[in-house]
Amino acid sequence: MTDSPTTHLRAVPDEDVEPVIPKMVDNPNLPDPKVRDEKRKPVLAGWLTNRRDFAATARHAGANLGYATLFHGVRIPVYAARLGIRSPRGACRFVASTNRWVWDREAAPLRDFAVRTEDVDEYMRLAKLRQGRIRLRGLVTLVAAVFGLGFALWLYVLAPVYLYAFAAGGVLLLGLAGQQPDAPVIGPAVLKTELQKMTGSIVLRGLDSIGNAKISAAIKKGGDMNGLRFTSEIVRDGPGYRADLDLPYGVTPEDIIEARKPLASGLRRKVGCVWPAPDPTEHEGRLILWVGDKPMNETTKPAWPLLKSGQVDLFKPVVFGNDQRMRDVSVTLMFAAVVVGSIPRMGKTFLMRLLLLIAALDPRAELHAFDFKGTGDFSALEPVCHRYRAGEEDEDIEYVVQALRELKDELRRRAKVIKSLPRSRCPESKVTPELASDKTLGLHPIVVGLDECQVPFEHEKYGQEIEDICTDITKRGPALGMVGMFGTQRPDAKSLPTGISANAVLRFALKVMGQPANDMILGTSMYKAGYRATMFSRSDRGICWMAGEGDDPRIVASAFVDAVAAEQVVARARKMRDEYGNVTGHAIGKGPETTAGVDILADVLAVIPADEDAVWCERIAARLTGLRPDAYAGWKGENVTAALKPWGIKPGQVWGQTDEGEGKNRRGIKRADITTAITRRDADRAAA
Ligand SMILES: Nc1ncnc2c1ncn2[C@@H]1O[C@H](COP(=O)(O)OP(=O)(O)OP(=O)(O)O)[C@@H](O)[C@H]1O
Repeated sequence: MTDSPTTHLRAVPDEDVEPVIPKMVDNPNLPDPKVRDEKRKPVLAGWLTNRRDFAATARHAGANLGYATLFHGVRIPVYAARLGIRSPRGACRFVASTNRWVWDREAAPLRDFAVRTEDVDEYMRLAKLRQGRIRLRGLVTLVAAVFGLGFALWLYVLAPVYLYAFAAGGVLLLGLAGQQPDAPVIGPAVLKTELQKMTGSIVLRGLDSIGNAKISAAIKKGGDMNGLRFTSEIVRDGPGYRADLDLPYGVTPEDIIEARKPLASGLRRKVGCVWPAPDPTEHEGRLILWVGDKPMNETTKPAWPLLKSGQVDLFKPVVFGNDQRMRDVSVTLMFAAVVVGSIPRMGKTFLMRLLLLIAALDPRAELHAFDFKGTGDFSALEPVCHRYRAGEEDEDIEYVVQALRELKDELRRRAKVIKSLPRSRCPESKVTPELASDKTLGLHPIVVGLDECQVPFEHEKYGQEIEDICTDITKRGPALGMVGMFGTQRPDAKSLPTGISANAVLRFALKVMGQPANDMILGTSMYKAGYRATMFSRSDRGICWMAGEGDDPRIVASAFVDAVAAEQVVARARKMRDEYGNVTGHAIGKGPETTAGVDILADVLAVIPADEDAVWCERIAARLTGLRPDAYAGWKGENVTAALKPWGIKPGQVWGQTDEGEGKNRRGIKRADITTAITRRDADRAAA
């Protein structure tokens, strides 16, 4: 009979197998690595050594002091009246306690005890002591009363005003003594809500509550707890607490980051306060848990350091925001293409404008700002823009296409210039700070910002061309000194073509609604890796995940610079540019090449004869069409308004007569405004 298959699979009898001799793996002679990592604790507390923290602490204390002074200052009459009312009770208390003191009442229980226990010796000793005390205290009281009375009489005779002042002071003091302990006359001006101090057990409670089996098991075991241990004591770090700990074997900081909400619940804090992060200088199991006193969006951000002063070198990192601990966070715009995305109203445009302001503060940089929302969010930048447009009408798109075509040619020219340079000047075939500063080469930084970039990308006629040029700017631009910035409130494949989303270097994700949008902005698998812009709440405006600067993405609260502040920064930037000699294009009233042949100001002036003070816009449009049908065919009144807007010319109500001879008020342009704009433009051009 043949063996059944199971026979072949039968287990080998034990006697056929060599017994397994356990090997010792821990060799007692294994040498020690002799590497010791020592970390010195700072001599002084962090806020004492950091200028900004020190200033913030001093400012906070000063502001509280000032407020308290004002608060109590206005209440002085009320306090005085209340203390006056309480002074009789205070006087009674004073007399009663002086009486107790003079007659040594505090030792009465001891004397009673000696009487009750019939301890004669002790009683005699206490009685003697009392006698001496009463004599001394009585004398002190008598002397004080006599001198007090004498002093009062002396004051009454020589300086009665002082007597009243002393009396008033005495009444107030008696009033203080007469206060009820639960109803003090002078209360605190600043009410402080005490936050719970972070302790080790609170941290462990928080970690235990995230539902990670390894962590919970480790905490249950106690002791060294499967590798779970605090590596240093919990300290104050900026406006919050910091705990450094090793997680149980196999658990990574990402596991904790994913569970921020339950962790916050376990710590009894708002989720915006709780920021777990890995420690890039340590192993993969090290967690830095930073717990802020307030959520990030409620913490007062330091002012943007470049708001009032300072110049930018786009090749170097520039501060643009703060992390959770309110430490500065910088961004390096050169050699990058930038993508900014979020749902509407989260601060995308503000962030793009901030980045454009940074570029404006480098006087070498050429700025192209296009706002397709059309609300003029970038209008503060007009005085420093080489190309600027706000709007999504066909004429706006045509302007942008023309500007982008110029950039396409510029990319080609730059590539040739770089190719022609010797290796010694251009070792890495890319623009260097020195090359950018050499005006003869024309390799200065060019920064192009397109807000709501989905609008031009989806344009029927020019969409593909715009996308191709923008993709080229994203891919080749960084090496050739061109920075493309693309902002969208609809981060999908159509709004943000793959050529751009895949090649962008710097990525800023404000709040988004789902994984696809998150990964479209931050990069593939970022959501899975724990970098989730979905975790932001709607009040986290201006807060984003930033990827591309440093090894790992980080959370940044971008500096808040509103339109008014932006105008001030731009005024400073314009001054720098005037000095450097870089005010070009839109800033001096020049548009892209297509409109170069058409001088709208000159043409409008040509159709308003000197004897007419003002003409209706619709009439100007009709006359322009007659003047140059090829350039102005189909123009209406609003085209005239839009074309003159960049020159600061606004239409006003103008009285005129219709063709039927009826008198009417309609929107029109004054001839004087045109002549003024031409004079200003010519002066600017001459200066440039
Ligand atoms: N860094 C910031 N810090 C605090 N608040 C900010 C910040 N940036 C923007 N905000 C607030 O968020 C609001 C919306 O900003 P913004 O207009 O930039 O949003 P958006 O995402 O561009 O919206 P939309 O997509 O509708 O254009 C602003 O009015 C401003 O008050």
